[in-house]
Amino acid sequence: MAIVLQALPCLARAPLRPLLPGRPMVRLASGMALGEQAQHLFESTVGAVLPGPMLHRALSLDPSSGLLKVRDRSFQLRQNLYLVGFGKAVLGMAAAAEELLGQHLVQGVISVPKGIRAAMERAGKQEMLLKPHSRVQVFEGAEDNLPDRDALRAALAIRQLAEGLTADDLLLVLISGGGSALLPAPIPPVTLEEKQTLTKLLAARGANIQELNTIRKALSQLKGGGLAQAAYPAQVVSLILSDVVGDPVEVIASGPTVASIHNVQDCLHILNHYGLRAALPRSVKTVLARADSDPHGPHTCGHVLNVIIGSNTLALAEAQRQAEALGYRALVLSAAIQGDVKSVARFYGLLAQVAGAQLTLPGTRASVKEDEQLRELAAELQLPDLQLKEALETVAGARGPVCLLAGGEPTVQLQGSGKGGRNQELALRVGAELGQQPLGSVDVLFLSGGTDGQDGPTEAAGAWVVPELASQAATEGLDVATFLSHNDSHTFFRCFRGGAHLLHTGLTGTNVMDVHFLFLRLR
Ligand SMILES: Nc1ncnc2c1ncn2[C@@H]1O[C@H](COP(=O)(O)OP(=O)(O)OP(=O)(O)O)[C@@H](O)[C@H]1O
Ligand SMILES: O=C(O)[C@H](O)CO
Repeated sequence: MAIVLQALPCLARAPLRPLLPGRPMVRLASGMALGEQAQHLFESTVGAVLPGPMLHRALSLDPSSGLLKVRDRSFQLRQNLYLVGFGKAVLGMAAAAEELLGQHLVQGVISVPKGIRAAMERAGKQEMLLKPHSRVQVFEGAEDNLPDRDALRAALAIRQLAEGLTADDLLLVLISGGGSALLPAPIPPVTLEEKQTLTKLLAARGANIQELNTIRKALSQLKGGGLAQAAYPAQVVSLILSDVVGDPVEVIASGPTVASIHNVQDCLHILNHYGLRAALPRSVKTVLARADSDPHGPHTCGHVLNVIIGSNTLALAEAQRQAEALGYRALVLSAAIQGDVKSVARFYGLLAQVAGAQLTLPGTRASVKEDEQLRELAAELQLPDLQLKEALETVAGARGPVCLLAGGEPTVQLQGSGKGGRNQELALRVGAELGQQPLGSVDVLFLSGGTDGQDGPTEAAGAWVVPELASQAATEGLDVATFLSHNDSHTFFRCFRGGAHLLHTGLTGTNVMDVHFLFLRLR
C-alpha cells in the first residue's frame, strides 16, 4: 500500500522560505489569512529562541580580569578554556561562545547535524557560523537524527580532548537536543549498528525519551556522566538548551555531564516492556551484565555545573507576546504536552469544539458530553502544568480572536512504513478530528511545528490544518485515514494543495521541542 501512496501525483514541494527572526508581527496583522499568520507566528517564535542570545543571557566575561560568570558562579579564565558540544543547536551556541570567550579558547570540538553549516550559510545566518580560522573543529553527522560513523568520529575526538585536560582547565560543554545521536560511543563489544538498531526499535515502539535515553546511557562511554568523568579533574560547565519536557538535565542528550541514577534493572524493565529483551544482541547483554557488577558504581559529577539556558517555555512566552501583538487573546496552555499522538490530537479536537462554543456564546458549554470528555482526556494525559480552566475562561472573556499555545513532544507508535514526523502526524490527526466536529461560525486553525525545523526524517518542520482539510483533500483524491494508517503524513501534506500546508524553515539552528498553536476566530 505504501508503494501505491508514493505513486500519487504530488505537486512540487513549496520552496524553502528563509526563517524570519524578530519579524515585526504587528504590521502583518490586518487582513492576513489565518494560515499565513500561523506560519509567521511559528517563524518568529523560533527566531526568538536562537542559541546565540540565549547563551549571551547565561554568560558574561569581565575582559580585564578574565572572570567568567555563569549565573551566580565565577570561573577564572587564562587561556585555559576548552570547548566541546553536540546537538542540533550547538553550531550557533559555539559561534556565540567563540565570539564572547575566543581569546581564552585553546581548542574545541563540536558534533552537529549534517549540512547545518551549508544551511546557515544559505540562510545568511553569519551569527550561527564559527570564524574562518576557528580553533573549534566541526564534525557533521547523524543524518536524520541517527548515530553514524561521522558522529562516532566526533564522539571519539571529544573524548580525547576531555581526557587530555588538567585541573587548571575549564571545559565548556554545549548541549542541545539531538545530542544523543551526535555523541555515540558505544561500550565495546556493542557496535554502532547494534546501538542504532536498538534505539530505532525502541523509538518505533513508542518508547519515550526518558526510556530511550536510559538505554542509551547504559550502553555508552560518554552519556550518563561519562564525558564529565573523562574530563576530570578539569572544571566542567555545561550549558544546556532543553528539548525535553520539564528540562531534566539527566535526560537531555542523555546527560553526558550528569551522573546516571539508573541501574541495570531499569534497563531490563524497559527492554521487557517493549518486547525487546529476548532478542537482545549478545554484546548488549554482556555490557549490561558488566555494569551490574561494576565495582566503581555510577560516575560522580561534583566538578560539574549544569545550567539550562533555554527551553520550550521561553519559546511559548515569546509566541504569546507575538500573538497578542497580532490582536489575539493568547494563553499558554502547557509546555509539557506528552503522550500518544492520537490522544493528544483528540484533546486538541475537543478543545477546539469546547473553546469554539465559548467564543460563540460566552458562558455556554459546547455540550456537557464534550466538556466532560475534554477534562477526562486532560486528566488521562497527565499534563502537569495544564492551564485548561484558565484557557477556557480566557476564551469566554475574549470578545475577539484567541490563540492557545502549547509545547512538548507527543509520541508516535509507528505502524506503517510511510514518511512523516510527530508534528505532521499530529496536525493531520487534529485536522481529521476538526472535520468531525460541529464548530459553528468559528474559523479554526491548528499548527504543529518542531522548532529544530526538521520533523522526523523529513525536510519539513511541521504542518497546519483547518476543519475543511479532510473534505478538501477528498476532492484531490486523498484519503486522510489511509495516510494516517501508514504514518504517511509527510506524503499527504506534500500532495495536499502542492505542499501549501507544510512548514518549511530549513534547519533552524535551535531545538526546544515542538510548539502547537490553536487559533479560533469568529467569522
Ligand atoms: N513516518 C512517521 N510518522 C510519524 N512520526 C514519525 C515517522 N517517522 C519517525 N517519526 C517520529 O519522529 C521522531 C523522530 O523525529 P526527530 O528526529 O524530529 O526527533 P526529535 O525528537 O526532534 O529529535 P531530538 O529530540 O533528538 O532532537 C520519532 O519520535 C519517531 O517516532
Ligand atoms: O538527544 C536527545 O537525547 C534528545 O534530543 C533529548 O535531548
